[in-house]
Amino acid sequence: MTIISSLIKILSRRDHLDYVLTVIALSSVLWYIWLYTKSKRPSPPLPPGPWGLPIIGNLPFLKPELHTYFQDLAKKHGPIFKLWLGAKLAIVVTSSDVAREILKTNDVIFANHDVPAVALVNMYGGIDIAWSPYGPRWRMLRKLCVTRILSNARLDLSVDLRRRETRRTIRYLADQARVGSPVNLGDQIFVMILNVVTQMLWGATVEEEEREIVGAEFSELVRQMNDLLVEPNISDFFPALSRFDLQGLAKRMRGPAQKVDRLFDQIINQRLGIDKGSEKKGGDFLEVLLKIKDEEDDKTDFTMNLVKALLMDMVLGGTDTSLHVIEFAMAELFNKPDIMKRAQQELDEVVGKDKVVEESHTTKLPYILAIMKETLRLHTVAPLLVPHRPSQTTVVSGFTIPQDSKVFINVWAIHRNPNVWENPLEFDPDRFLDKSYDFSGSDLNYFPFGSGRRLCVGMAMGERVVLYNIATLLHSFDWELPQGKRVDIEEKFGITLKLKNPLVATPVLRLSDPNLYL
Ligand code: HEM
Repeated sequence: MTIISSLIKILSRRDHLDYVLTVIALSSVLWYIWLYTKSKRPSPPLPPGPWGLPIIGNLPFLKPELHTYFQDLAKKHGPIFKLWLGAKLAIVVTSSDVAREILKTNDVIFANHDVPAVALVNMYGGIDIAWSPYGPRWRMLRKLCVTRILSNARLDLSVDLRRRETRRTIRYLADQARVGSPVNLGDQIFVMILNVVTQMLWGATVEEEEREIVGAEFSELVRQMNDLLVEPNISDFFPALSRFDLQGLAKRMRGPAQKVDRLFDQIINQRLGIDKGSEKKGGDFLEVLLKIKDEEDDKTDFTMNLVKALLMDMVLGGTDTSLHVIEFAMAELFNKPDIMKRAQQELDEVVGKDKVVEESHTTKLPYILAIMKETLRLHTVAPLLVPHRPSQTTVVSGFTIPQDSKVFINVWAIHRNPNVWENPLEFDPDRFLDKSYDFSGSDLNYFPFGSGRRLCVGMAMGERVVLYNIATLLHSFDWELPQGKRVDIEEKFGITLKLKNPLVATPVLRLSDPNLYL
């Protein structure tokens, strides 16, 4: 009260009033000068990048093969550059140093994935692992997957489920070999891997005779969903418009998503019936997931939709990746008979020609492992990882990366850096024999499964499935190409990188005992 009354007193005297007004005016001017210089103080700029058009930015100039297009742009604009994809700012990283700053130094900030609008439709609103934001729920799901579903101990329990499907394909290929018929190996590998993955998910649940029908229906639905996921979508470029679904992609996704959901319901009901009614043995992922659901339901809201979203993650994350690695590896070996021979020699020494390959052999096959690593280097099947999304604005390599931008890490191009890899375009498994590179993502010159918090959760399963199946295909057969032909190893960009042309070859039996093909 005394302060206010003395102020009134001061202001009521004319000479003091002039003085006070001058002070206020001066301080205001100084305040504005300070604000102005502060706003002009150079905060780190956005990364450089090619010019774009108003509103649509660089969208009209994108090329379908994004990984090679980005590699070319990096030569001009440097290891970190920007593109405007409509209203969305994309940042593209093409060096291991910058990738390290993002995936190691600032990995918590960059631990979200950028979720495509249509993925919300087939992934139950994005509650699964791949699309969940980094936070307690993602951590809980990840821990459950790593410790209880995709752990080595759990994978050991499902060896027979995987073996059964691989042997079934070998039987079919042996029949073709006996009549000298060429096969579309890509198609065979696709069916084999889809069956291997779905076997592990619910193989002990679905009856033998139903399995083929469920498998065929499922593979068609997976293909439709993958096609929709890679279509350029206005909803992603202008998120404010996503609720209008201008191209109708979300609506189109609803069809296959609902069908898969019904298939899941059918399979889950079958499993619940089995548990109640019979003594039938389980061992598949579905059984574990339902057990976890029972335990976690009260604590963490582990709904049936979450069970289905996790099944979907494993089908979509585990099928295309593994099958394309096997396909690229076989294509490379068809063109390099000396490498194929060396691999077969290793198999003959470790397995012998009088037995079939078992998963347990794969830890003793360093050359086959080197073939897998080299395939993942040269034909990195997730060439741009899954785009990451920073949760806050961050400075990386002297540039500002705004919150919520879409960060592509061009690991495909990093794997072909001539300063790190000698003759980078050459397929040469020998470079991995010294074991200096593994799949853990600790070295940012080689990280085909990603690195940091979002490292692939199915890595152990991917490694087993790929090694076992490459080894089995090479051990069981020699492969003949049509006279004088070489395989055209052209890549096609998509959610996963795949071989552009069909992989056709004729299998020739290698093992003398016909019983080994039964
Ligand atoms: C050779 C086979 C595979 C390769 C090369 C591969 C590669 C990758 C890559 C690069 C990522 C993204 C990493 C990132 O965003 O930084 C990823 C994530 C993921 N992968 Fe794989 N993967 C393979 C097999 C599998 C398998 C077999 C499964 C499941 C059964 C699987 C499930 C997932 C899931 C759920 C994620 C998301 C993880 C998260 O967001 O936390 N992957 N994978």
